[in-house]
Amino acid sequence: MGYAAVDAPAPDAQVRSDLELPILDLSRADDPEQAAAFRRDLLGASHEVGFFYLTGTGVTAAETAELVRLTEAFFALPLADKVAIEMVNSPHYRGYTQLGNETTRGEPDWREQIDIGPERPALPRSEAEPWNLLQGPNQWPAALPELRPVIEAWQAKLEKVGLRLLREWAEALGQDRHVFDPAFATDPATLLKIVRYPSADTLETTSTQGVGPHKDSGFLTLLYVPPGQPGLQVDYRGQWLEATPLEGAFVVNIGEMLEVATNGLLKATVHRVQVPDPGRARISIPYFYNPNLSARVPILDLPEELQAYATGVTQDEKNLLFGTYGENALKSRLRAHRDVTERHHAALDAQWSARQRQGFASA
Ligand SMILES: O=C(O)CCC(=O)C(=O)O
Ligand SMILES: [Fe+2]
Repeated sequence: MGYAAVDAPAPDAQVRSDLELPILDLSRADDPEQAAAFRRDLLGASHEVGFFYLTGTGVTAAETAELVRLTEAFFALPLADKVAIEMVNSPHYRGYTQLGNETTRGEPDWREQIDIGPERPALPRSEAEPWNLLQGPNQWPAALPELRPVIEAWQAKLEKVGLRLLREWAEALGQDRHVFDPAFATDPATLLKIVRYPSADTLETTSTQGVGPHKDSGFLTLLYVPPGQPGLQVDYRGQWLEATPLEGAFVVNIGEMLEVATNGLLKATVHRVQVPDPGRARISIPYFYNPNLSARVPILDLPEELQAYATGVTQDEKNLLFGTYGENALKSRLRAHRDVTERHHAALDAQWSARQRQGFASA
């Protein structure tokens, strides 16, 4: 969900499909004989590329197929049913975004989507904690009532997978297994999107930007994409690596909070999605496992043998990383959804821009 304006591979960077992301099987963590090896593999994969495939999550093919079916059904609705829940109506950045209405690095993203968080009432507005505005009710499509229970079940399942993975990471990093738990214990600000990228021949643009190069702003992302729908590319040493979807697997990537927590040992990797080829619209379902809005990231005291790899957080002046999750998320939301920001949060946006210009980071 973070749409950070970041340095990315050069415009003419090579796209490689000959290298594959590592595949990790989470069920190995349940087997006392294999758990330590799993954690070593996890650390290796997340330090080297910052992206990997995850199998063995317990999410079934039937659950996935049902969510994919409903996602397709939502996007097939008449535009009027979709814009009835447009995000611009929500000060909490929830609801439907039309094609081209989200921006990354100031350019439109050629995708449509719904943003859905945990269903909670709006928080009182606070000057000290302006990110409270990110909590509030969702907008559900009246024309597709079956969507809500299926999404809520998906969120509940992936929340468990996210926590499990964070605990394995904690242990792999020589920490107490539960070091990250407090940040997620009350009201984690998770976010789910259902997304559709129309194919190039249906767009009135020659842009290839499905979503522009960015990092995700939370701890980790669990992304489902149906097999046969390429387009996601991952920055690997200045080239773009194709993250081709794999049957039965999630694509997992590291967000900015894990980069901050590990002083850069784990890197939030830049990625983008290309507009699909003619005739091949693509859908995707990213789930962002984010902590409580007011949680401060615990900065880990890493064991000596890992410290050498913890080379510092990337503080790009166009994309500062903040140590309070809500602040880091608000930065991304203000920037990516300009229509919502201008309608509901113009004053905050002006303050924010001044602050960003001064390069002031609380991280
Ligand atoms: O659609 C995808 O494959 C990835 C989307 C993404 O990176 C995001 O929404 O943050
Ligand atoms: Fe992303």
